Amino acid sequence: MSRRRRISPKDDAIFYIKRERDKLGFDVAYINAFKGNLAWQLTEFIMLLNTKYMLCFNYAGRGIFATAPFCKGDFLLQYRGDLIRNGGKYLFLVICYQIFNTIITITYLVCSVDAAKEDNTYGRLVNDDCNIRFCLPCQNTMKCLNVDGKPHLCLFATKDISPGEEITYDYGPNDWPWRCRLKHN
Ligand SMILES: C[S@@+](CC[C@H](N)C(=O)[O-])C[C@H]1O[C@@H](n2cnc3c(N)ncnc32)[C@H](O)[C@@H]1O
Repeated sequence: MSRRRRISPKDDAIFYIKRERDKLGFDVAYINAFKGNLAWQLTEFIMLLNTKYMLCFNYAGRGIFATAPFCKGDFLLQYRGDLIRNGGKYLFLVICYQIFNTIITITYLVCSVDAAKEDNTYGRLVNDDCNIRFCLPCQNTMKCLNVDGKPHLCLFATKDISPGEEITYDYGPNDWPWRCRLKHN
């Protein structure tokens, strides 16, 4: 039986957080230009100017795919990056749930994880789940784990995943430009 079967998904996540590496069972692949072409970035740029975000021209239409089976509840990947307080792209606002333990946790309460750097980690390349547009259940869920007083964003499976499936999660309720395009097609 594999190691991930013997320990809880949370402990599995902590194992990889502490070793600062991705677990096996994933691969990156180019999908299509829609998931990151220049024209699309320009559309985003106009939108993001309004929201005072910075633009990064480093999208390449990639996505993350399972190369092994995963079970509902399994820890999948960490959205790794720098903890910052100002806006940026490839950025995930941390809502830290475990706020009651330590002062250190509270100082991290309102911050973001900035994954702008191309660092060969997979969590930062996971695309938005468009299923919500079609009222289908979302594939995975991002949770904040507090490890050694710091927040860590970890993706957990909300259903069984087969090899070959794209790993996605719901980016949140914003009207992301690619969702508008799907809605109007
Ligand atoms: C965190 S990156 C995901 C990885 C990105 N696809 C890449 O190749 O670098 C987020 C960006 O990917 C694109 N993206 C994410 N989900 C998408 C989707 N469902 N449809 C189209 N583009 C998507 C958008 O350009 C978004 O700003």
